[in-house]
Amino acid sequence: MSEIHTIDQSEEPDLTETSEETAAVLPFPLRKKTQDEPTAPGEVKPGEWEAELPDDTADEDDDGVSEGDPVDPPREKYPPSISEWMEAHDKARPTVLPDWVKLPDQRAAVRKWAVRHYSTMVGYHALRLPCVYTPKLLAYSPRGAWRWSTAVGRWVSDAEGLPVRLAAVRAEDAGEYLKLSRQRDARVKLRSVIATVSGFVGLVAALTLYVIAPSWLLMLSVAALTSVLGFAGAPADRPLIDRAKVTFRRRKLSSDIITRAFTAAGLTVKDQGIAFPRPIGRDGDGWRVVVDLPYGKSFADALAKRKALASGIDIAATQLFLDPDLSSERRVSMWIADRDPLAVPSGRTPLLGATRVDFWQPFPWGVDERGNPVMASMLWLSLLVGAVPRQGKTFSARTIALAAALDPHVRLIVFDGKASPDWRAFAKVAHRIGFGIVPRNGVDPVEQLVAALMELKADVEDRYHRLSELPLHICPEGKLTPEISRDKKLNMPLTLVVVDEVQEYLQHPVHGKTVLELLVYLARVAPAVGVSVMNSTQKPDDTACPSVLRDQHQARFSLRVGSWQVSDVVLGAGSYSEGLDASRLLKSHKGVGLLKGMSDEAGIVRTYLADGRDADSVLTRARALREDEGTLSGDAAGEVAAVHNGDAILTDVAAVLGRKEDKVWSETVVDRLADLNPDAYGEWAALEGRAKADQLAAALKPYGIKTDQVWGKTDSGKGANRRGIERQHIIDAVTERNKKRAAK
Ligand SMILES: Nc1ncnc2c1ncn2[C@@H]1O[C@H](COP(=O)(O)OP(=O)(O)OP(=O)(O)O)[C@@H](O)[C@H]1O
Repeated sequence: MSEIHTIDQSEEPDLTETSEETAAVLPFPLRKKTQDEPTAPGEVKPGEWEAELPDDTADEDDDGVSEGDPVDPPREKYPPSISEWMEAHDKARPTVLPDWVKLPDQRAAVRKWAVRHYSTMVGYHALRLPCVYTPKLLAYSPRGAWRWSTAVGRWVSDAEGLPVRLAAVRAEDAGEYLKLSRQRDARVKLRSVIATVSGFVGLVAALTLYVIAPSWLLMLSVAALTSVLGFAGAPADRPLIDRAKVTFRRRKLSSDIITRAFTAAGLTVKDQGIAFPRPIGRDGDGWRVVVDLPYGKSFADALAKRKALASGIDIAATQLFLDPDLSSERRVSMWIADRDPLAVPSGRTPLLGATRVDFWQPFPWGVDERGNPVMASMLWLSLLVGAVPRQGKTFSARTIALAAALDPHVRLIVFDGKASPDWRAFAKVAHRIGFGIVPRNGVDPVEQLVAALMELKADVEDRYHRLSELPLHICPEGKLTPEISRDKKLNMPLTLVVVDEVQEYLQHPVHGKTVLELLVYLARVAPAVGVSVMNSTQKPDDTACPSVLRDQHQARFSLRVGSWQVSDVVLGAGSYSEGLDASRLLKSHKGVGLLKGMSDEAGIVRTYLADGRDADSVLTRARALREDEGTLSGDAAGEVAAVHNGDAILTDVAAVLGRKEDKVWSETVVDRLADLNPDAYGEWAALEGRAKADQLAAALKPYGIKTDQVWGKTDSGKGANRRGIERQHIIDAVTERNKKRAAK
């Protein structure tokens, strides 16, 4: 990341007073005006110092340069110093060895490319040898034999001399004809002898081979002869051997191609061109090109024309990566991949082979577009993961949680708003775990989440107090350390809170607000004491996942989203102008996303894959590890969290109210309660209409909730006024109760 230094005007040195030592620290060489120099009105007075700027145009008049003179001074006016001269020659000197020979990563890339290229070629031809080339050779060999024997016949009979002899006949030149005939007879005689002897030798060799040679030699000879005849008989327009159609295209890039692309994209004009501050060279599985745009054009302009540039280079847009260069706004660094690197799966997670992980250290999460490993760290931060469905949001978040699971000293709290099978196996290790938002078997998972987050909030506050009270030799900087976090007596383990599909909880009609407040608090305050929050959502918009929560996440990971605006919502405003746009990812880019805020560099991560079976095997190992270390706790250890049964009715009524139902008839609520928990509410549902309402009113009275007349529609569609409850009353009562619990 770059630091932008702003200069405080008030801190500028007072140049009018100083005349000696300060010159050494100023950015420009200073020169004192001599007394005899003419001083124009308003100019610096004699004795003052002025900065001699490198841009000579400021001193045009002084230097005698008049209007209309060329802007660039002629070279001979400013002879280069020896150091300039040497620097220019240093730049111009070609290197003895090309870069790819000297740099280990480029050497490795070339080696990889060569292996891939030649193994593909060999495989291609090896497959075609028996099923394409051999039948073709066999088919063409009779024609080859015919062509060969006619060629021999023409040679023996000196057929090439025939046109000349015929010309002598037509010219009735008897002398010439006799000379040519004699020459032909001599040739034919000699060639006939050679042909007969060769034929005889050939026949004897063939018979000898047939009689005494081992069968492999015979076969080899027949194959060789057939191949030769097959080649001779092959039609000239149809080559016998196909060219290997290698699936990847590797173009040699040249400055002409790049200039063409920039011109076609309208980023420069034909005569202006672009500058190449560095030679085009290989970089991993692609090309690195650095260009300087014409003055006035910026990186943002190039970014906006990315597709046009890709078209100009004649590659897919997914192969083109543009990075800004901090040295100049008009400098653009391009990486042009040989093929779409994001469609290449990064492979299975190395966690499968890991016996344990130290969550204090970065752990492998994936690779970037060039195949370099990307390490993740959840220390001191919260992470937001966003994407459209089925892009790998859960899998990528789960790989992080798996790393946490393999550190037996990390406490895991896992809630999945969708109740999918993806997180079930975490029950083996998770301190608190819950699935979905619908109560089952008398347990409301949303209540569970609220309870877990409250427990955590209390823990976080407690950690702040205790860390500041710990003796200096244990806690020298007032911060959590690996030793403190692993000390079971201190009970401050690193904690990872995972809330997948967080929007389901945030939109809960009753608990949504409480969940939001708790998550905002934890995402903002908890990372500093070792409690990291990882929320993922497929709906990052303000309604489903308000910005007050999103903004608390220091790190963001966006897999494919629908538009650059949504990408900015996940990654943070301004990400698009930095070149980060997750809407450019394709459907085929599963598990691939843009990561921002986890380290100084933002970029692409192709996350490693851990499917359900892999996750299960890692978690089985993680549980065994925790059992050995004695760190299994909470739900995974079978410790039942404090259950608040006293106000079950409040929880249950909250659970049966729909998201958009402001007022619901008491009878309807009782029927729904009976569906939710027939044992507890079955008898209420059996009561007649008015009695049902009375029963509910009596049950809710201790919480200050009254039932009122509520307008609604019966099943037949008619309007009616009956007793009912307002959702807001229930929300207020639940919030009040939660506050009391938290205070306790
Ligand atoms: N790193 C990866 N490499 C290859 N394929 C992956 C990777 N991550 C996920 N996938 C594939 O993408 C599919 C969808 O992944 P996942 O369930 O994580 O998506 P999701 O965004 O959470 O979807 P939903 O929102 O429906 O839960 C997986 O079944 C898997 O086949």
